[in-house]
Amino acid sequence: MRHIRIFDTTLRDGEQSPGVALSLQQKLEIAHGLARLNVDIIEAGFPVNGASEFECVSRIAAEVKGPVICALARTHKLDIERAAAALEKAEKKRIHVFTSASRVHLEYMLRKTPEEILEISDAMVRYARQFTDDVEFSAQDVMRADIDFVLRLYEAAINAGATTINIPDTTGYGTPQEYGALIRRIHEEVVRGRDVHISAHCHDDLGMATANSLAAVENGATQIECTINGIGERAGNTSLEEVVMALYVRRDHYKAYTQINTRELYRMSRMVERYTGMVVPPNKAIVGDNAFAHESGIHQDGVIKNKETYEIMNAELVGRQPAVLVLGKHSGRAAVKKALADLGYKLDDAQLGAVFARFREIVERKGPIEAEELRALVESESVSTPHLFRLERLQFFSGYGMLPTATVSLETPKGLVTTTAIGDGPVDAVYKALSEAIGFKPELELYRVEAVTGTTEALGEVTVKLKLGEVLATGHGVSPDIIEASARAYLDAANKLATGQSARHPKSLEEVQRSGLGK
Ligand SMILES: CC(=O)SCCNC(=O)CCNC(=O)[C@H](O)C(C)(C)COP(=O)(O)OP(=O)(O)OC[C@H]1O[C@@H](n2cnc3c(N)ncnc32)[C@H](O)[C@@H]1OP(=O)(O)O
Ligand SMILES: CC(C)C(=O)C(=O)O
Ligand SMILES: [Mg+2]
Repeated sequence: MRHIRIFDTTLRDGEQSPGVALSLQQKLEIAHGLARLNVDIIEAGFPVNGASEFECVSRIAAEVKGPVICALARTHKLDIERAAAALEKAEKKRIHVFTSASRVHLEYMLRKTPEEILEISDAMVRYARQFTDDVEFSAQDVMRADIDFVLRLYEAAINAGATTINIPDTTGYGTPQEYGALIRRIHEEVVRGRDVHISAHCHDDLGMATANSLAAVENGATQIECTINGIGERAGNTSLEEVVMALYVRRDHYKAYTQINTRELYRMSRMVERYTGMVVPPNKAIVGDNAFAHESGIHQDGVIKNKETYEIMNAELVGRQPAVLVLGKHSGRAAVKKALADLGYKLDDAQLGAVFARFREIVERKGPIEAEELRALVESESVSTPHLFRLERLQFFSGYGMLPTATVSLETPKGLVTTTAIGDGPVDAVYKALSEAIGFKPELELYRVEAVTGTTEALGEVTVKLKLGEVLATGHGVSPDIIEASARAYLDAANKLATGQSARHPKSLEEVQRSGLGK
């Protein structure tokens, strides 16, 4: 097994993400987090950029122990001197000197000939070696460069003292086959068994950064440059969590390992997301919200039976909570049954069928629900109470300066009954219409409404107590709409009164209607 060094450049290339500027405190916290993650090298910044960048690199160099601390420098003496000065207090320091390789960079950006670039690179690598014996050399845009020139440039850099040669696909242009083939040629024709690390530095413009970095490993690279969450210039860099977990999960294939403490990955991802303001998409591999979530019924059923059916790694391995089963539109009975069992409910098939029918109705209207909302649902009217009255339709009209009016249609033992009433508010109007439709008039002893999970998107849960003579019944109703939940709660209690399920004096519907009509 080969050791693949993880070179984290979140604080340098990652911070080059348009719009991102990290404070000294944030950079220090990220650097300490990277040390906990156990990365091999932290590229802390580009000191010639200015006083505050210089200060960040020096503080990281002085305070963060463990990884090699690296600073970037152009092929300019001043850049190298600023890098060396900023790294002065580091236990282990690396200067990363870079030039360019492609014709378009040389001709238009640097305005130098290939021969001049060779000469300057040789001189600047030698200069950097005067400050440290750990010097990395890069030539930007190798994938659009002339291959013979690339090989000569890296040969010159090694001869000048570079101990790591980094091969940047600066514009994310290469395919895995092409990038892998280039790394192989550099390995065989330039490094030729010398004690020099080959490093992959890939950008994600075509979404191939991770694939390209792994192709590099297959072809002789022993270092990967990457960032947390894959942030960086334009479409970003290779994502650290992706390459680390790919190397771990497919160690059978790559025959390589990193020394990353994978249980810190999720924490780091959240920290970088918070500080940079670059939101991680839900479907992002390893760290996205959905990376370990299952909503489809078939997947959920498989995962309940054996999670290996749809999971190639444990969420805990990357520092996350165990995989979750999202209760949504695509869920099946297995997931709902499992969620209910986790909540302590054991339902028979008929009860499960009733809960599942209401569950489907709700998730189609409102989207996924949480376990607590499922609990509210199961405790609501649908499950345990025999239904004499079932809500078929509900319409209400209310507003400031308006007369609250409600129309309800109930399925009753006498068939469909539709009634309309006016009330002091929409719930009052609904309750008057309901009592008209059920044929008796209980008193409302208690009315309570709550948002199950405390947000405006939560299911509304209504609890009522209805009293008919001496008999009390409690009802629960749940719905994304609190007026509907109120109607359901009322009917739940009314059904209990009418079917003798209430606390005292079981009565038949006829008795209830005879004794308690109140009209
Ligand atoms: C692919 C990468 O990620 S490369 C790193 C990119 N990162 C950054 O640029 C962030 C930090 N950059 C900075 O703070 C500034 O750009 C500085 C301090 C480096 C330079 O600032 P300025 O002097 O104002 O120059 P400016 O940014 O306008 O232009 C860049 C100059 O560097 C030169 N340059 C670019 N790359 C290199 C290199 N590898 N070696 C030598 N010179 C280089 C350019 O040719 C240009 O020179 P010119 O002004 O003579 O035309
Ligand atoms: C500085 C170099 C290594 C770079 O970031 C790139 O070429 O993408
Ligand atoms: Mg880069």
